[in-house]
Amino acid sequence: MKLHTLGPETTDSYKAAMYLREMYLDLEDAELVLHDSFDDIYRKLDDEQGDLFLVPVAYRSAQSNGNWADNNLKYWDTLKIMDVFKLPIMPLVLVRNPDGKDGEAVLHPSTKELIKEYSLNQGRKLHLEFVDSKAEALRKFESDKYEFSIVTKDVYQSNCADRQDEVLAEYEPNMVWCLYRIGIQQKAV
Ligand SMILES: O=C(O)C(=O)C[C@]1(C(=O)O)C=C[C@@H](O)C=C1
Repeated sequence: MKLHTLGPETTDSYKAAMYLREMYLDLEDAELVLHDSFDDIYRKLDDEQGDLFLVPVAYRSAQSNGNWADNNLKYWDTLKIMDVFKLPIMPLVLVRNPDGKDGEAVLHPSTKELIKEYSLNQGRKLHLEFVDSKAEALRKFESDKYEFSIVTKDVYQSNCADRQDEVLAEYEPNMVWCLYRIGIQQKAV
């Protein structure tokens, strides 16, 4: 059986999938399929019938207005909720590169409220560029074209030890995760 979620292996989604495999003995042998975006999984539901799909309720698309709440209704007859559970995401950090392009921020759309809070407190107007995962946000931030990003603390520390960024804030949110079984779409009459 396949279990679809967001990759690469540094994402919270990957970590949540590993947690699930430990929790459910019958998922131990599930084949994990990591996608570049959740949008990719939603787009290919027809090809994924019978498989499992793990997504955080915080999901928001970087490519459209898609989000977990809307998609849960939109795909009501295809996506069957098998389980919901809580599992904290890995601590996040808001980082600032003083040499980056003034006011440019690259981040996952699920974390936008955190940077909005910072920009309001600082009275600064920022330009937000959204990407499909925090892993991608870090890759782009490392190019030095951005002043801000919100990334996973551990991944940042192991990849960016020799950078001169400022760490402006740290966050430790909890998260609700939703496990779906992908069913056969009933055609509306
Ligand atoms: O980027 C990741 O690491 C993810 O697993 C995605 C995701 C999300 O889609 O909401 C998961 C939890 C966090 O809220 C931010 C990003």
